[in-house]
Amino acid sequence: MTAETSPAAAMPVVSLPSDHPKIAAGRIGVLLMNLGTPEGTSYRPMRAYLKEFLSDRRVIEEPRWKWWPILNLIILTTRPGRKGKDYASIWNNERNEGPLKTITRSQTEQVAKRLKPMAGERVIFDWAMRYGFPDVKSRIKALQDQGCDRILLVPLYPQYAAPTSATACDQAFRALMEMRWQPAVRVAPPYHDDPTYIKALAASMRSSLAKLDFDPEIILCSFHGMPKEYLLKGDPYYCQCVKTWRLLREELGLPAERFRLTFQSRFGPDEWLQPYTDETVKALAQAGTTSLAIVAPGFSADCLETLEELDVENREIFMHNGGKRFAYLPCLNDSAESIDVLEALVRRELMGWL
Ligand SMILES: C=CC1=C(C)c2cc3[nH]c(cc4nc(cc5[nH]c(cc1n2)c(C)c5CCC(=O)O)C(CCC(=O)O)=C4C)c(C)c3C=C
Ligand SMILES: [Fe+2]
Ligand SMILES: [Fe+2]
Repeated sequence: MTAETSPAAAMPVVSLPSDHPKIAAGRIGVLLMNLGTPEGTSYRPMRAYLKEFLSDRRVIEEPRWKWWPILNLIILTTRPGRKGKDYASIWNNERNEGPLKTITRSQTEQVAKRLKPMAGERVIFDWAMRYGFPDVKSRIKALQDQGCDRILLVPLYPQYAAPTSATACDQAFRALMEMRWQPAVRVAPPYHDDPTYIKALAASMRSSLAKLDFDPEIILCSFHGMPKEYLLKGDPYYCQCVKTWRLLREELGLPAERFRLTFQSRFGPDEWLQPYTDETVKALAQAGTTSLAIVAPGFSADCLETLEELDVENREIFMHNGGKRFAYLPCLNDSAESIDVLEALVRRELMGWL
C-alpha cells in the first residue's frame, strides 16, 4: 500500500505545482578556462579588452584612486593602438580571432574526444575566456541549462597565480552567486610538477630542437612575469615556475647554465620577478652567445606573449646585439602530448563523480 492509497491518508498528496519549472540535472560539465583575447585588433575592441583586463583587482592591486587615472588617462589612450598592431601580426584571419582562442577551442574538442569512451553523453566539455568572449559566466550558465549539476573548472595555467588562476575562478563563482540551484564545483589544481606535463614539455622541446639546423648554446625557459610584491605577499607562482624549470632541466639532462630561467612581459615601473627575459637576451648576445632558443612552458597555448614578444621582439633584441641564430620553441598547444596532459588532469579530477 502506498502513502497515496492509505486510508490513514486523508493527508494531502505530495505533488508539484503544475507551473514548477522543469530543471535538467544529472550531467557533469568540464570548463577549460584561459585568459582571453580582444575581439579585434582595432582601437575599440583593444581598448575594451585592456580595460576589462587591467581593471581586475587580481591583476593590478594598486588602490583604485591611484590606478584609475593612470589606466584611463594614460594606458588606455596609447596601449590599444600599439598592442593592436602586435595582435594584428599574429591574428588568425581565417577565424578572425586571436590564436589563444583557436588553440583553446581545439584543446577542448580534443580532450572531449579522448574522454568520450569514459564520459559518454553525461559529460559536457566547454571552454571560456576570463576576459572577453566566450565569457565564463555565460558558459557556466549554458552548462547548467544543459543539466550539469556538477562542474569541473580547469584553469589552463600549469603554475597557479592569483592574477590568472584565481581570477578565472572568481569569475566562475560570480556566476554561481546569481544561481538559486548552484552546481557542485571542483577546481583542477595547478599541474606545474605533474610528470605527464614535464614529460610532454621535454618531448615537445626535443622534437622542436631536432628540426633546427643548429644546436643552441643556451635555451631560455621564459615564464610570464608578475610584480615581485605578489610573491612577497604569498603568491606561489614564482616557486612553481622554479620547480617546473628544475624538473624540466633534469628531464632534459641540461646544466643550469645552458637552460636558464627568466621572466618576461614586465608592465609598469615596479620591480617584477627576475631575471627579465629581454635583459637576459641582450646581455647574452652582447657577451658573445651567438645561438639561442627560447621556450615558454607556462603558457598552455601560444599567444601574443610568445608569438610576438618572444619570437619577434626578443629575436630582434638578440640579432641587434650580435646574435646569429635564434629559435622560438612552440608551446604544447593542441599537440597529442598536450592533450595527454589535459586528459590525465581531467580524468583524475573527475574521480568520484563518474
Ligand atoms: C599588468 C599586469 C599583468 C600581470 C600580473 C599578468 C600576469 C600573467 N599573465 C599571464 C598570461 C598572459 N598574459 C597575456 C597578456 C597580457 N598580460 C598583461 C598584463 C599582466 N599579466 C597584459 C596587459 C596583456 C595584454 C597584452 C598587453 O597589453 O601587453 C596573455 C596573452 C593573451 C593573448 O590574447 O594572446 C597571456 C596568456 C600569466 C600566466 C601571468 C602570471 C602571473
Ligand atoms: Fe599577462
Ligand atoms: Fe607582453
